[in-house]
Amino acid sequence: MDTLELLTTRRSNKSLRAPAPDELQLDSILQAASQVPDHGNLTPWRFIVIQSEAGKQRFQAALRETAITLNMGEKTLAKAERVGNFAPLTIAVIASPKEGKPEWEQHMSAACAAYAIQLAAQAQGFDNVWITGLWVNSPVLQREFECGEQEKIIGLIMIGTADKPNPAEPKNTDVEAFTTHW
Ligand SMILES: Cc1cc2nc3c(=O)[nH]c(=O)nc-3n(C[C@H](O)[C@H](O)[C@H](O)COP(=O)(O)O)c2cc1C
Repeated sequence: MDTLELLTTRRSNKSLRAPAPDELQLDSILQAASQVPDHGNLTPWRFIVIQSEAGKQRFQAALRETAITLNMGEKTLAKAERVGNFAPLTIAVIASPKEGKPEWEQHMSAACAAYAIQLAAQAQGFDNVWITGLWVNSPVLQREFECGEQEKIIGLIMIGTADKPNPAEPKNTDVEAFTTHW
């Protein structure tokens, strides 16, 4: 798939299974994530790659603990189980602002990194979805990811092989609806 086709047809998919990207493919994904625009070269992001059995269990336990300790009820507990089993690979993207440039700019760089992860996964044939939900504000996940005060979990990028072909069509958005030409 050429680059423009990737950019103009990308869609998310929540129906994911193994296999996940292998080590080489994962390395390309993380390389792509680290090439995004970054004012001042501050590297204002960190990634937690969750792919080992132990890692997935730890992730699932943190989601479960979030639902239980915050008293979120049975429905959220069931959701925690689903999210924990969602994909064979999860990359948590943490915005990690440094001194030197406005925080909002650094958050946007981190968001670009998250999107680059999606694109690089898709380019290698892996479907994916960016989720946040209530999980990104979970003190339990923040503790497990060792987030500092300035840091913010901005996304859980779930990656795998499409379980079902993605039914979503390209959007063919009417770009003129939000574009002004000068
Ligand atoms: C910052 C951010 C957070 C998101 N959080 C969620 C989420 O928690 N749950 C969800 O179902 N979709 C979430 N989405 C939306 C999906 O990732 C996806 O973009 C959406 O379902 C539309 O599909 P598309 O990417 O194929 O257009 C989020 C997107 C962004 C950019």
